[in-house]
Amino acid sequence: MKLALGCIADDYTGASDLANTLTRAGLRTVQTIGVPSDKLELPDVDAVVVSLKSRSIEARLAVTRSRDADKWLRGRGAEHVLFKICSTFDSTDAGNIGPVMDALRGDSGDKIVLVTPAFPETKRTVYQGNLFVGPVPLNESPLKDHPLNPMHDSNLVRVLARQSKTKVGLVDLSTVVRGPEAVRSHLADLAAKGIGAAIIDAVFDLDLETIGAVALDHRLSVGASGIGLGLARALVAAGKGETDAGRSAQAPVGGPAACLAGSCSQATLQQIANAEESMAVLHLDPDRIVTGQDEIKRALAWAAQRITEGPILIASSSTPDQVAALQSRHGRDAAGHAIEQAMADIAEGLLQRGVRRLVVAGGETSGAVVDRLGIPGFLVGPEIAAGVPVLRAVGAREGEMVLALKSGNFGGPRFFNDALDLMH
Ligand SMILES: Nc1ncnc2c1ncn2[C@@H]1O[C@H](COP(=O)(O)OP(=O)(O)O)[C@@H](O)[C@H]1O
Ligand SMILES: O=C(O)[C@@H](O)C(=O)COP(=O)(O)O
Repeated sequence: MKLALGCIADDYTGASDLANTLTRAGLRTVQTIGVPSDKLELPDVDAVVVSLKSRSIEARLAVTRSRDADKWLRGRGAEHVLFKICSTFDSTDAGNIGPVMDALRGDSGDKIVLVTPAFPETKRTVYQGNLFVGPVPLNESPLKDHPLNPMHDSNLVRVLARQSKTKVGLVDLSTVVRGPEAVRSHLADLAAKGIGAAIIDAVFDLDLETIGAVALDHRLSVGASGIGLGLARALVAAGKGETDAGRSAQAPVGGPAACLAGSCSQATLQQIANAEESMAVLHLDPDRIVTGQDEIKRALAWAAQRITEGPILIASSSTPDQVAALQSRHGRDAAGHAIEQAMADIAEGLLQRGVRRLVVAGGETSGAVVDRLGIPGFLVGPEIAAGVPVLRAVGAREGEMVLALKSGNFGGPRFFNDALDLMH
């Protein structure tokens, strides 16, 4: 197996979003959890997305893990590696996008790296280096209230420069629309000035096709699913990939279904409210979780009484005011970590009670759950919503299982029902 494309994703929902995009664009793709062990049997694929949980950890660790993944992918023939970050550029001034980019660029030998979180299908666009989420700049979007990575600056040239050791430049839309040669020549000018990374504007998929074609001249790029789409289209145009990528027949798994929500995004809060109309919903008490009281036992007892009757949803999600209040009582990291681990405990308990169809909302939450369940990888199934596919576990202890790992911000208002409708 010689990979046409290697990818390193900084969280698990982001990885499944990218795996979905690559599959739909025609690359046979598998998502692995961490660097796969030699024991994991991988099908014949064009792309591997190695999922890390490195978005909100110490920068030094994120760098080491990303470099290990890069080495593994290069060892399988990947000439180009995409470092997949969030389409809302989730990070802090300490990292981890800049430090990981710097390290991977050093290893790749590239003079300059293209960076764009644009993903027009989910309304993330970049203009003059500023990231827009729908109609508003990033710093006016709900991401300003993210529990772990609140985003207060929409100018990505500035944001990345604060995290990176290299100088950061801009390739603006007026250059992108003039096509690949114009972008190449602008990049050469930036590189000659010692600029090692360039935020590149993109508003439409066509812009990403230009970017993908140019990115393939290099060994590394950084971005969200949009640049993944551009890279995949360029690779397919060059004769890589299969026309039936993602169409493998899959037998139904059946059995009880459950949803877990740890995301506090506006989209997820709305989706939970809508789910209350059609399934049993338990709202966890975050304070009781963080102070170590028996909230997990209570949740599992509640679930056991209902799980054979139909799908259930268990949520820790709260509004921004409630999140801020909890964090001021217990600290941001301690609160986040305790709730993630509680979700993982609950997921484990649900599997012991027979659940084999599991939806998880929230990137960090999904990471904690998938790690606990010890699932080594996923094949990509049908798309539930932009950026969210049905995933079929490969090599799971429990055997056949389907999951959906939803980025907090993704999915329509009835996402939980939409997911379960496709998870048989
Ligand atoms: N009620 C709550 N108060 C504070 N933090 C919470 C609460 N519920 C969940 N969290 C934490 O908020 C973070 C949400 O991040 P994540 O799961 O990545 O969601 P998203 O995909 O929206 O970014 C996690 O660390 C989670 O444990
Ligand atoms: O690029 C995106 O927006 C997603 O793929 C993603 O990374 C989402 O992260 P979470 O919101 O933390 O799930």
